[in-house]
Amino acid sequence: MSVTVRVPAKVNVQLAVGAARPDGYHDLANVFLAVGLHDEITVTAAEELRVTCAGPDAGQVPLDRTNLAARAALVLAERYGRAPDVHIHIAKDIPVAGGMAGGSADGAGALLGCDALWGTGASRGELLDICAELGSDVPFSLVGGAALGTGRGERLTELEVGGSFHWVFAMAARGLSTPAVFREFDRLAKGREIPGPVASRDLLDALAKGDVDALAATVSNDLQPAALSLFPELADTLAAGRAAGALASLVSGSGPTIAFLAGDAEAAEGIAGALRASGTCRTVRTAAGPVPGATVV
Ligand SMILES: C[C@](O)(CO)[C@H](O)COP(=O)(O)OP(=O)(O)OC[C@H]1O[C@@H](n2ccc(N)nc2=O)[C@H](O)[C@@H]1O
Ligand SMILES: Nc1ncnc2c1ncn2[C@@H]1O[C@H](COP(=O)(O)OP(=O)(O)OP(=O)(O)O)[C@@H](O)[C@H]1O
Repeated sequence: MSVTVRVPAKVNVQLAVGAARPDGYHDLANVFLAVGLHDEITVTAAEELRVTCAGPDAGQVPLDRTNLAARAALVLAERYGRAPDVHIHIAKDIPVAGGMAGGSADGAGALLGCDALWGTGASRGELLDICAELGSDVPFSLVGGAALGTGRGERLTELEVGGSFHWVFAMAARGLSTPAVFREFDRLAKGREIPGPVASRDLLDALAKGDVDALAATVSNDLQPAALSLFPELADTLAAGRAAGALASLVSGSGPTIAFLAGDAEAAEGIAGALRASGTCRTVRTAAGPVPGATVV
């Protein structure tokens, strides 16, 4: 028997970052939006735990027990006192190390898939606790839609969204390590007072109304200067998207994927075409959001 789970990527429409905490994490006001780029995770009963991956970026995905999908199976099996003997196949469409929570999506998908395959009867709250243990972005991959993440980003408040937003994503030729970007944030912040992170009221209103111009005026990412400092060529991609008529442009999460907000689906295709022609990125994709979180298909 197999279970397949579809899990979306995310873009952070606001990422407000506080000072480094004693545990090394940073408090965040993290406004997540799930967008229509998906990984599909299929779990099948097997002789032993095994991970396979297919897709353009598959070569960069670890297939050992460090894979977040494998870790999800191991944590759930441990909790329910059973063997984690499952074959996890990841059909990967979310860019790897792109700041779009690809690994987190696989963790949430494998967790939901194994839970269904094994019939553990775990509550939604229990699954969310395991997600938070796996990584700060993993609970959102399970929940999807739009949500405000506080704490290190794992404590979620779901948000109402009054419409669909159209995005263009420009993927870079290499990845960025999330811890390295947070470290660069700390280095750039040295000697400065870092205020506590707060979600923007105007941005939450823009989401609730489905007002794309108001959203464009309020998106922000405190990690952007750090990502640009480690990857200066991203400035060319940002400029190319702006020149092509994007309403807003920002680094997605810890980068290096750049997210461009478009007025509608047609405008998104136009911006995507101009970005492809610009030669400033590896691949370009369009996607709309919000979309649902991890779903058994
Ligand atoms: C940049 C974002 O993607 C925005 O959504 C997330 O904050 C990162 O979430 P993630 O990849 O699930 O990150 P985790 O696996 O929890 O943490 C990886 C590393 O990122 C840094 N990290 C992450 C989250 C956070 N609130 N503060 C941090 O400083 C820490 O160095 C941590 O060791
Ligand atoms: N299932 C997985 N898919 C992709 N990468 C994984 C997976 N499990 C572990 N990894 C490791 O995690 C690293 C980060 O990959 P990922 O694609 O999750 O980055 P990301 O999208 O930038 O994450 P985030 O946006 O949550 O910070 C990879 O370089 C890889 O070594």
